[in-house]
Amino acid sequence: MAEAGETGRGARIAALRDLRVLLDIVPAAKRAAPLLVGLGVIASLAETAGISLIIIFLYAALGQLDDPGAIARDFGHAATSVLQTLGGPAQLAAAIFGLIVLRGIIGYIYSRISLSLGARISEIARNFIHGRYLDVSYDFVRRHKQAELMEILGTDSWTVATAYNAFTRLIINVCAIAVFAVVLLLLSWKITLIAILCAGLVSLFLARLSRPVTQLGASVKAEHQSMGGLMLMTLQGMRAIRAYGRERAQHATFLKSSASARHSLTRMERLSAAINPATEIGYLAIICLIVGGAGVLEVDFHATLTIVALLYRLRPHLQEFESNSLFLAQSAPQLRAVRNMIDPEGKTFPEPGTLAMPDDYERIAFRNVAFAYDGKQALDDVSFDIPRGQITALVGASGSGKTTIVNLLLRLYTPESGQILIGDGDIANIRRDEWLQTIAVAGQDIDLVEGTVRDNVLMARPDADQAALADAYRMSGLTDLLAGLEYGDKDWIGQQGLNLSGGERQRVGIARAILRDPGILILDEATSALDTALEARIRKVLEERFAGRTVLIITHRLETVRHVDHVIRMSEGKVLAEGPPAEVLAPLSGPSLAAMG
Ligand SMILES: Nc1ncnc2c1ncn2[C@@H]1O[C@H](COP(=O)(O)OP(=O)(O)OP(=O)(O)O)[C@@H](O)[C@H]1O
Repeated sequence: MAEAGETGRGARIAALRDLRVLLDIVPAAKRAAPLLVGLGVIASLAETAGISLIIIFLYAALGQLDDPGAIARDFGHAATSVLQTLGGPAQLAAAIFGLIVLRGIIGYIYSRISLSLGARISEIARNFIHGRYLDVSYDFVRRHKQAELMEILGTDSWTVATAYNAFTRLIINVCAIAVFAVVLLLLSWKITLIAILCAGLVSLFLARLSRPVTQLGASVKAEHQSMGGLMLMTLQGMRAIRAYGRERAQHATFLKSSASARHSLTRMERLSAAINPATEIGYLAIICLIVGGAGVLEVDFHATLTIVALLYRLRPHLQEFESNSLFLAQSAPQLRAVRNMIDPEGKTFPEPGTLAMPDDYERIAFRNVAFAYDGKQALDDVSFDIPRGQITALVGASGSGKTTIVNLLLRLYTPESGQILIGDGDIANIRRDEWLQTIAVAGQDIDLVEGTVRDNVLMARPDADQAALADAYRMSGLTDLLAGLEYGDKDWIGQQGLNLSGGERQRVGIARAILRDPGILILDEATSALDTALEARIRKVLEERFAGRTVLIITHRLETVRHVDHVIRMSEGKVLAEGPPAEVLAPLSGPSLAAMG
C-alpha cells in the first residue's frame, strides 16, 4: 500500500513507479505506450489546427483578415497565408471538416487499442497473480487473509489496466496542453505567461484539495477487504453461524462494515466530485482574468477573443489532466498490493528438486527435524523411521505434531533444521512432481473442492478411465451412495462437500487417494467418522490393495494400531518411543489413544 501520510504527489510518483514495474509482465503494453501517446498527440494537433482554422474562418467571414495587423501580428500573417494556400472559405470549411473527421478517427483507433490493451493487461495481471498463489510457498498463502488474496486477484488486478489508461491519457493531456501553449504564445506571450502562472496556482490549489485522496484510497481498500472477509465468513461459516444463532450478530457486523465502506467511499467520491467543478471554476477565473488583463496589457480585442476561444478548448484537457492525476493517486494502494504480490522478493518457492525418485530405499527417515509455525514450535528434534513396504502408525495426543509431519512429507513446508531422507538423499532434492506422484493422503480435514464427487476424485488422476474410477468408488465404499444420488458421481456436493455427511466426505477422500495408486499412502484419521463395521471393511480392502506398499496411519484408535508393523508415539512435538506395537503400546491401555501423550 502507499505509505500512510504519503502526499498526493508522492502517491502519484509511487503509482507510476509501481505501474512501470507491473508493465514488465505485459511487454505489449509497454511497446504500445509510445504509439498511444503519438496518436493522442496527433489528435491534439488536429484539434488545435481545427480550432485555429475555425478562428481564421470567423475572421475571414467578418472581413478582418484584410488587415492582418488588426489581430495578433504573427497569427494574422499565418492566418492570411493559410487562407491563401487553401484558396478560399469553402476550402477552409472543408479543411476544418477534414480535421474534425481525422480527430474522430484517431480517437476511435486510440480507444480500440487502449481498450484491448486494458483488457489484456487485466487478464495478464490476474493470471499472473493466480499463478503466483499456486507457485509460492504454501506458508506464504497461509499467512495472508483469504479476503486480502481475493481482493488483489478479483479487484486490484483490474486497476492496473485503468491506471495504465490514466497514465497514457496523462501524457496526451500534457502534449495537448503544450501544443495549445505554443499557439497561445504565438498570439501573445504576455497573456500566455499570465495564463501559465494562473494555471500553476490553480493546479497547486487542486493538489492541496486532493491531498487526502490517497489516505482515503487506502481506507477504501482496507474497508473493502474487511467486508470481503466478512462475506467469506458468512458463506464459509454458515453452519456455525446458524447453529449458534449468530445470524443477527453477524449481520450487524456486516452492516457496520458495509456502512464504514460506504462512508470512506463517499468521502473519497465527494472529494473527487469537488475536483471537477473546482477545476472548471479555476480555469474560468483565468479566462475572466485574461479578458480583464488584456485591456491593461493593451492586447487587442481580436487576439484576446482568439486566446479566450483557445483557452476554453484547452479547459477539458486541463480538467482531464487533473482527474487522471487524481486517479493515479487514488489507485496507488491497489497498484502497490498487486506489485507486492507479483514481486518474487520476500517470498519463498517450493524446491522443484532435480533427482529422480529412488527405487531402492528401505525407509523414509526423519533425522533431527525441527519445525515451527510463526515461531511456535511444532516439532522439536524429531527422529524416526517409516519402513518401506510396511504399515506404520503415528500416534500421540492432539497437538503433538502428527499432521505437521504429514505436511512436511507433502512438502507443503520445509523443515527448519534436520532432514527427511529417502535412501541417502533428502526428499527436498527429489523432483517435486515425481515425489508427489508417489505419495497420496486422505485426511480428517478432507480437502474437498466445490464441485462433484467425480471432480474431487479425478483430482488425483485426471486421465483415469471409468473402470479405475468405479474401482476406487467400490474400495472406498462409495458405490451404493453414488447409486442413490440423482446424478451419481456427477452430483453437486456443495462447498467443501458439505452436501455429504462427514463419513461420506471421508470416503470421497479415500477414493481420491486410491485412484492415485501411490507407493506411499497416508491416512490421517481418514476413517474417524466411519462406523466400526465400515471402517473395518475399508481397512481390509486397503490392506489387500496396498500390501507391500508403505502406509502411514495416523489414528487415536487402539484397535487400529495393534495390528500395524511399526508404531511411532509422539508428545508435544517430540518422539517418545518407536518400535513394534507390543513394545511401544505396552505402557498404555484403553480403547482410545487420545490421551496417550
Ligand atoms: N497452521 C498453523 N499455524 C500455527 N500453528 C499451527 C498450525 N498448524 C498446527 N499448529 C500448531 O502446531 C502444533 C502441532 O499441530 P499438529 O496439527 O501437527 O498436531 P496433531 O498432532 O496433528 O493434532 P491433532 O491430533 O489434533 O490433529 C500444535 O500446537 C498446533 O497448534
